[in-house]
Amino acid sequence: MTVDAESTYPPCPPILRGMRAALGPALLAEILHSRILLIGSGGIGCELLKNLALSGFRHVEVVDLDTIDVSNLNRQFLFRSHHVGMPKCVVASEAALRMVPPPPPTTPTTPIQDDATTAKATYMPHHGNVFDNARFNVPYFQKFAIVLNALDNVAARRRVNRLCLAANVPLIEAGTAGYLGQVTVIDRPSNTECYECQPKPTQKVYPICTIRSTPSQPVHCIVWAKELYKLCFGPKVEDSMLYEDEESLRAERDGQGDGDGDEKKNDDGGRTTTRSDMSKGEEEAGGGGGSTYMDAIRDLRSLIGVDSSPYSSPSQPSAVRSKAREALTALFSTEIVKQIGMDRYKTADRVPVPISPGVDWVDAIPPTTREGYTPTDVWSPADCVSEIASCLVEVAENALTPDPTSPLPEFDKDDDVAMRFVTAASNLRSYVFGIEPIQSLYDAKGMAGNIIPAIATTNAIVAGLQVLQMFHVLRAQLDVKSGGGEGGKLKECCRYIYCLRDKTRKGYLLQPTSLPDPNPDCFVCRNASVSLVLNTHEWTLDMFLRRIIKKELGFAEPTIMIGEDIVYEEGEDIDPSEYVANLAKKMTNLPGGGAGHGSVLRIEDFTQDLEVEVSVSHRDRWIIDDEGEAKVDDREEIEKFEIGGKKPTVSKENDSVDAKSNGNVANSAASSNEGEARTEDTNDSDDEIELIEGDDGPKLDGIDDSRMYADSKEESKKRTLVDQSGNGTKKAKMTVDDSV
Ligand SMILES: Nc1ncnc2c1ncn2[C@@H]1O[C@H](COP(=O)(O)OP(=O)(O)OP(=O)(O)O)[C@@H](O)[C@H]1O
Ligand SMILES: [Zn+2]
Repeated sequence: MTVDAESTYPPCPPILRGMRAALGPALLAEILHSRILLIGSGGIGCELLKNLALSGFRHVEVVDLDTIDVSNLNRQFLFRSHHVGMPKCVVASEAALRMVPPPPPTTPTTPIQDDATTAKATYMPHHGNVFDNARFNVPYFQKFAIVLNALDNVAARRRVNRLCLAANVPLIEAGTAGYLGQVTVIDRPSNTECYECQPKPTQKVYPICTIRSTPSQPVHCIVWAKELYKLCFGPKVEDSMLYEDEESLRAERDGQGDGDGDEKKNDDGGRTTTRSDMSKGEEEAGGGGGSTYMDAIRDLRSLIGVDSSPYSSPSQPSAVRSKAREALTALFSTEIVKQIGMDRYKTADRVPVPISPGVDWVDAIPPTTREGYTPTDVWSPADCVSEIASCLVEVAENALTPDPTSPLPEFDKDDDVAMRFVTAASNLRSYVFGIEPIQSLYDAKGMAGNIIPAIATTNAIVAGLQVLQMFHVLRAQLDVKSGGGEGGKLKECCRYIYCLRDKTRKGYLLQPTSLPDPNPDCFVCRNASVSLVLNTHEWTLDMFLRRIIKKELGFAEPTIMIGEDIVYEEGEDIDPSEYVANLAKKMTNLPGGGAGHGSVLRIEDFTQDLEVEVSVSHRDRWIIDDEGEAKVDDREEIEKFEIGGKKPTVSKENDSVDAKSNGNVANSAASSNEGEARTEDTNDSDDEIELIEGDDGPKLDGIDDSRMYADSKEESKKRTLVDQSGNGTKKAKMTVDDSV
C-alpha cells in the first residue's frame, strides 16, 4: 500500500502545497486563519491584495477613501476602464477574492476538519477615511493579526501608526517614490522604531517674498500661479498669499505720501525716483487703490460667477476676455513696473520685463484646442494669455451648474481647467522674470502635484517584500503563542528593507537592515515631552490648537490641560461652545495660570491612546531688521514657532532657547535661509507654498529616504549613517545583512 503524503498534513488547497513545503504547515495554517487589515488600495494596495489572495490569506479587510480614476488604470491592475468612478476598495477586494485558492478537495484520506480553511473567504471593503474614528478606532484595529499600510501621505500613515501602537498590532509600513522604496515593521511589544520616531523629510518651504517678488526657479512660478488660482477662484481672496488688503495699503501709502521725497537710485540707467513719485505712479497704475491688481481680480471674480451670489446668468465671453486682459495687465505689467519702481531688483542679476497682453492675445484660440496640440508643447506668452482667458470663459459658462454659488474647489492637479490656468500663469511669470525652462502642461503638472512618476515594478517589489515580512511576523506570533518568547523574535527576524536605485557592491538592489530601536525622543511611542517656542503673548489657544496640536502633532480629538484645569476638550459628548471663550484667549491668559514661559501643558487624545507634555518657552524676537531692532509687530514674526523633541532648558523669558538642537524641528525660523521671513502655512492644506524637492525633482512624502543612500557600496556588516533629516550631525545606526 502506498502512503499518501498529503494525509500527513492538514488539508490545504493544492495550489498552496508549495508554500506549505517552504513555510511549514503550522505557518500556512496561520496564513489561512489570520485576519489582515490593509489600508489603501492604490498602487501598492492592488499588488498587496493580489499577493495576499494568492498566498492563501482568507480574511482581509480593506480601507480606502478614493474612487477609481482613469489615471490609475496603467498600474493599479485590478481596475478596468468600466470601474472608473467606483470605490477602489470595493473593486480591488472583489478582484482579489476571485484569486483566493478554493478549499482543498475532500478525499477519503484528507477529511476536512478545519473550519478556517473551508469557511468562505472574505475580502471586505470599507470605503472611508482612516481618520473616521467612529469606524476605524483602536478596538477595530485590535481585531487583526497584522495591519498593512499602502498609503500615499504622511498624515494617514501617522494615524495608522498610532492606532497600531495603541492596539498592539504589528504594522508593515511601505512607501515608494519612483525607483526607490522601503518596507519596515513596527511593533510596540518588540520595541521597534515607530513611523514617527524619525522626522520625515520636510516639504520645502519657500520664503513668501521669493514667491511674491523674486522668483528664480520654475517651481517658484508654479507656487505663485497656484496662489493666483486661489485668488481668482477660491472661496475667499484673503486665503491667497497674493491677496493685498487695499485698505491698509491705501493707509500706508497716504502715510508715506508726505512729500519727504527721499531718493532711491535704480540700476536701470541711473534713473531716480522718489517715494512720493512712486506712490503717484502706483496710484495711477493701481486704479486709485493701494494694490495694482486687487480691483481687477475682484471684478473678474464677480464676472465669472465666483463672487456673485445669487448668480443670474453667465457673462458674455467677450466681457470675460476683456476683464481677463485687464487683470493680466495689472499682474504682469503694472505690478511689475511698480516693483521695479520700488527698487526691488536693485541687486538682482536680471530686472523683470513686464508683459502687456494684446487684445488679439485674449481673443486667440488657446493652444489646448488647436489642431495637433500635445501636452508636451511649450506655450508662448500669447498662448499663455489666450489659455488663461479661455479658462476664465469656461468657468463663467459653467458658473450656473451645478451650484452657481459654490466656488471652484481647491487646486487639483487632475482638474483640467486648474492645471491649464496654473501652467499658463506660471509660464507668463517665468517669461517676465526670464526663468527657464518654460514648462509644458505635462511638466507643470508634475511639479504642481509634487508628482514623480509611479513605477509599477517598484510597487510590486515593495508589496512582495511586505508579504515576506508578514510571514516573519506570523511566525514570531506563532512562537509567542506556543510559549516561545514575548515578541522579541519579531525584531530579530523582520527587516527594514530599502529598494535602491543603484546596486550595492554585491550587485543587490535590495538593502535589508535590522529594525531600528525606538527614538527615545519620540513623543508617540516613547512618551517624550515636546518643547515648543512661540510668542505666548500673541498666540491664541485657537492658533495653538490648529497649528501645533492638530497639524504638527497630529492630535485628532485633543484635551488640553494646564495643571488640573481643562482649557479645551473635543469629542462626541463635548459641547464645543464651552471652550469658545478660551480659544480666543492669548496663551498667557488661559485658565490654570496660563501657558506662559516655562509652563507645561498636557495634551491627551483618547482616540489614539496618546498623551504628551508640551513645555512652552516664550520668544518674541525672531527677525532682526537692518538696525538690529526686533520686528515684533509683523504678522509673520508673531506666528513663528519652533517645535522639538526634548524639553528646552527653561531660563528667563526672552533668553534664546536653542530648540534647533532638540531634534524634530518642524518649523524653525532659526534655520531659514539668511534669516528670511517664512510663514507657517496657516491653511490646513499641506501644499500651499510647499513643494517636496529632491535630487531628481519632487519626491513623495511617504518615503523616508533619510537613511536610504547611506552607502550602498560599503560592504561592512555594521554601518553608521548620517541622518540627513535631523540636524545634520545625528548618527543613526543600522545593521546590514543579506536576508529579507
Ligand atoms: N486617509 C486615508 N484613508 C483611506 N485611504 C487613504 C487615505 N489616504 C490615502 N488613502 C488611499 O491610499 C491609496 C494610495 O495609493 P497610491 O499611492 O497609488 O495613490 P493614488 O491616489 O491611487 O495614485 P496617485 O497619487 O499616484 O495618482 C489611495 O488609493 C488613497 O485613496
Ligand atoms: Zn516612535
